[in-house]
Amino acid sequence: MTKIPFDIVGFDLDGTLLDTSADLTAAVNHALGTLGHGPFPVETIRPFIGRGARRMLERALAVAGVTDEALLDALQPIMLDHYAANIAVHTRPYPGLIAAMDVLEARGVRLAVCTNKREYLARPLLETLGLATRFAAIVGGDTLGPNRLKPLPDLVDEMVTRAGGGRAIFLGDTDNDTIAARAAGIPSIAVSFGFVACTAEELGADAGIDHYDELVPLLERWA
Ligand SMILES: O=C(O)COP(=O)(O)O
Ligand SMILES: [Mg+2]
Repeated sequence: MTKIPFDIVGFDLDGTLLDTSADLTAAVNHALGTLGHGPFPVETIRPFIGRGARRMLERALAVAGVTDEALLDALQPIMLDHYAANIAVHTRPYPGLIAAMDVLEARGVRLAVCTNKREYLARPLLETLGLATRFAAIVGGDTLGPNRLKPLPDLVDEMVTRAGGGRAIFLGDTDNDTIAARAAGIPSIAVSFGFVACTAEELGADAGIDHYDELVPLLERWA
């Protein structure tokens, strides 16, 4: 059996492990609805996901023609409360993910999550889908306090440490993920099925996959 040359395979959450776009869009629309705006289709909100919930809401508000910091502050908890209460209505793992996780685990690779989604939301979401216990570490946007989000390397470093250290690689769907991985000194793989329409090359990733079936063979080939 070909060896997988990594101790840890880390995953971004939104747009990488799980398609969260419909439930996040519903939460944004709930918040905008209190102002009489929207609802927006998922296609409008999807590219705004990945730089934290606040940034997603800010960009949605901008589309609605609203640029008001105080309003953004007021709407954020309304959006997050709605999201917390409806966190896995439509959210599902991407095709092939569970099978790929099964193989990696069987080969002794530790799995981990590093997301800009707040940990207090990421953890129950992964628990609801029965996945939380499969990760050696789950770190999120509130794990290290404010202003430590990807693309800074801090959360990726924390994920590697909490997952027990060793040689790691990180999968993500945005340049946020590839920049953070590079800054943390580890290689990255871009998934093409996530929330931005960019190639792996455009995202600055070391490689790309179009489906989780490609992950294990890619890791086996890794130099
Ligand atoms: O921005 C978010 O809330 C989540 O983003 P991520 O899981 O893609 O890091
Ligand atoms: Mg993402």
